[in-house]
Amino acid sequence: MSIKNNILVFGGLGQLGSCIEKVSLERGLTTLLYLDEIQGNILDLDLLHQLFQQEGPRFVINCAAYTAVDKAEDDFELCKKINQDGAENLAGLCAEYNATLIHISTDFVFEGNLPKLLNEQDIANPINVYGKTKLDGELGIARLLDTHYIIRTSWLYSEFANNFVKTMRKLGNDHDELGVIVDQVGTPTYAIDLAGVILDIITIDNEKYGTYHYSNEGVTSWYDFAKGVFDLSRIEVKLNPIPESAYPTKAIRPAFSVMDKSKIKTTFGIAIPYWRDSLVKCINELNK
Ligand SMILES: NC(=O)C1=CN([C@@H]2O[C@H](COP(=O)(O)OP(=O)(O)OC[C@H]3O[C@@H](n4cnc5c(N)ncnc54)[C@H](OP(=O)(O)O)[C@@H]3O)[C@@H](O)[C@H]2O)C=CC1
Ligand SMILES: Cc1cn([C@H]2C[C@H](O)[C@@H](COP(=O)(O)OP(=O)(O)O[C@H]3O[C@@H](C)C(=O)[C@@H](O)[C@H]3O)O2)c(=O)[nH]c1=O
Repeated sequence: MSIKNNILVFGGLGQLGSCIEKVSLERGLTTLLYLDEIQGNILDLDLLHQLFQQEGPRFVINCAAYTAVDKAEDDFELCKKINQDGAENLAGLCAEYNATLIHISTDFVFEGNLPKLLNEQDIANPINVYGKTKLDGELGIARLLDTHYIIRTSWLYSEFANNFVKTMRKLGNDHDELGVIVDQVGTPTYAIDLAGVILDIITIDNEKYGTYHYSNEGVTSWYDFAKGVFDLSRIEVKLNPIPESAYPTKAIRPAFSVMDKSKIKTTFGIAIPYWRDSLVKCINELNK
């Protein structure tokens, strides 16, 4: 007889899934089941039915996503399948089996053309394929399931999987000079902090469903973020601030996507670390 897992984590081996596993272990939480793309393919409805029937989850955390922002521009169909259809599949299953869905979304649902803090009521208007499919996933969930939390976050990094911090440390070690964009502004988020908040929401379980913004505190540019990574990692590289026009990419990115976190702080009574304090923790982990 299998032990029932009351929390299913889809995309469980990705960056955020790995952070949830780390924080759960630290908190002594053991009833989570981490599913990879094969055991928990969110596009396979038969498999999902089997899983929900077998495990009877009380909560489902969806960390599964298509996250390659530039590649998505040439890969709309697959990106839409994973970010929209996959999210809708999980919402439908949660409705059928009375589970609560915690789904992760992104600051890239916003156009980000104004220097204004973005709150949950602001109109989303994505400017790239990734952001559009993530927004469509959110809308699908809201249509299919009342018992959902959608958490929009930004610029995730950690000691796990691929992310900007690890890319910068690698590039910094291989190059004498680098250019990083200074006119895209947002807030980095240590995925370990986000993992903690997801577990807090599950533990508090106050049924205040809906959409929430969560990132670390503060504001920075990709350039300043990279500068922080190099300083804290003691990597010597000549770092040049460049305009986005000097670093052409397939996908356009929001110029300003700093989110207002008042709602999540007051609803769940959480304190949010400043981005650079969390970066120090991550660099310490990476240096171990
Ligand atoms: N990374 C970031 O900077 C940000 C991420 N987010 C959101 O946070 C969430 C977590 O992101 P993060 O952990 O960084 O992303 P990762 O890319 O590290 O993890 C996503 C995981 O989803 C898996 N996956 C892909 N397709 C499927 C599928 N059909 N069924 C099941 N699993 C699948 C991937 O597997 P495989 O690798 O094998 O393909 C991967 O392990 C996502 O929703 C993302 O949109 C929001 C803001 C910023
Ligand atoms: C590698 C590199 C990137 N850049 C720029 C490009 C881009 O504008 C910015 C970040 O690049 P990345 O491709 O690492 O990050 P990107 O994949 O765009 O990050 C986004 O991912 C998705 C999943 C999200 O949801 C967003 O919140 C955000 O985190 O840095 C440079 O300027 N110089 C460089 O050498």
